Amino acid sequence: MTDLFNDLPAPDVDWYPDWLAPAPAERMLARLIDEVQWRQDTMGTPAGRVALPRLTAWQGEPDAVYIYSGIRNVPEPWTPAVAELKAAAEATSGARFNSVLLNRYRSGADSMGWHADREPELGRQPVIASVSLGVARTFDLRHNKTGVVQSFSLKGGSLLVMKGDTQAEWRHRVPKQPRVSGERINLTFRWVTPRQPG
Ligand SMILES: O=C(O)CCC(=O)C(=O)O
Ligand SMILES: [Fe+2]
Repeated sequence: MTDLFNDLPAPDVDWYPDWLAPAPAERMLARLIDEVQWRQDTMGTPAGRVALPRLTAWQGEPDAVYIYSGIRNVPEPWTPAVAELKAAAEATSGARFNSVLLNRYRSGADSMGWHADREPELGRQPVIASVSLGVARTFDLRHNKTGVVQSFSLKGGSLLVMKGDTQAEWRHRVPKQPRVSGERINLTFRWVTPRQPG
């Protein structure tokens, strides 16, 4: 989207900084740490396989299969706290979700590099609801064509809904912040088009 008056590009997002009150957000963080089966995944690099700088989990409907780096990922079933957040994110965004990627940043040393969520199974203009719990971390969105960066402080209890051309026209990241010691969990709820068998 382009603003008529300053013609700086702006991402198509809805921002709810105080989506959850502090006490429920704290309880939700503790429940997720406890109930989710957190995994230490690796990624292939020219130098071999290296650990991702964060823990991850993938939950959703059994048919929400995600092909990632040639691997067919079947989600784990919804756990109770995640299912509650999914229902709340659907109510606020007006969209439906059949899967969620969970990322657990153990400290400011954990991070996620520049990327867009534009796998074919997400469709052309995906609605992605991003729920944050725990310490605030910087979230940068960078416009592909102009390099314009818009930064958010994704604090605990906030919801950022990305939609429209946000994935097509922007990349995003969670940079390392060495002075941050606390933990953060982020959930990105998505709709994955179920694959036809074969
Ligand atoms: O942790 C975040 O805020 C971003 C997570 C993200 O970009 C993703 O799961 O694709
Ligand atoms: Fe992402």
